[in-house]
Amino acid sequence: MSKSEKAVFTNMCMVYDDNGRILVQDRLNPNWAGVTFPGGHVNKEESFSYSVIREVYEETGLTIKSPELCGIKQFQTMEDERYIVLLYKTKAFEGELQSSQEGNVFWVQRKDLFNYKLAKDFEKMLEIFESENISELYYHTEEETLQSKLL
Ligand SMILES: Nc1nc2c([nH]c(=O)n2[C@H]2C[C@H](O)[C@@H](COP(=O)(O)OP(=O)(O)OP(=O)(O)O)O2)c(=O)[nH]1
Repeated sequence: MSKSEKAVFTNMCMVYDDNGRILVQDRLNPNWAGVTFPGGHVNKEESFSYSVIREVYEETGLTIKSPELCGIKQFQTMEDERYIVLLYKTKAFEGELQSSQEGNVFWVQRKDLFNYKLAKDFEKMLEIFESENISELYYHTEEETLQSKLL
């Protein structure tokens, strides 16, 4: 059996501050709409750390520093590629908030997050960002139905 496989690499970042606020994006893409964390695709041969710094800058105008890798989300695409979302967080950033064409970005108090129409999986990714013991959101098919597990 082949030891290589096709994969798509992406990232997401929870930018937060000492005042209990979390930076979110209201995504316009109808395939995966709603309020979520900024992020996007890793470019060919780009470092993973640099890719998340670049994506956060492109989507929020903020330059983040020292993104900490907290875990991954993964599922299999319709084209049978392994879709990997590397999940980072940081509270070190500078610059002016600026939204992009991908969606409006704004700060929300942690306690108010659930008043928004959140994108699918938001809650599970939040759990990974906030937990010491959970580092993977894993999708798999069991008896022909898609199941997800936090590991
Ligand atoms: N398409 C899709 N994206 C997801 C899912 N779950 C999830 O965390 N993501 C994240 C990973 C990336 O941060 C982002 C990819 O979204 P996208 O395909 O619209 O790409 P994008 O425009 O944001 O990326 P880019 O072109 O700026 O690089 O969404 C999902 O189920 N489907």
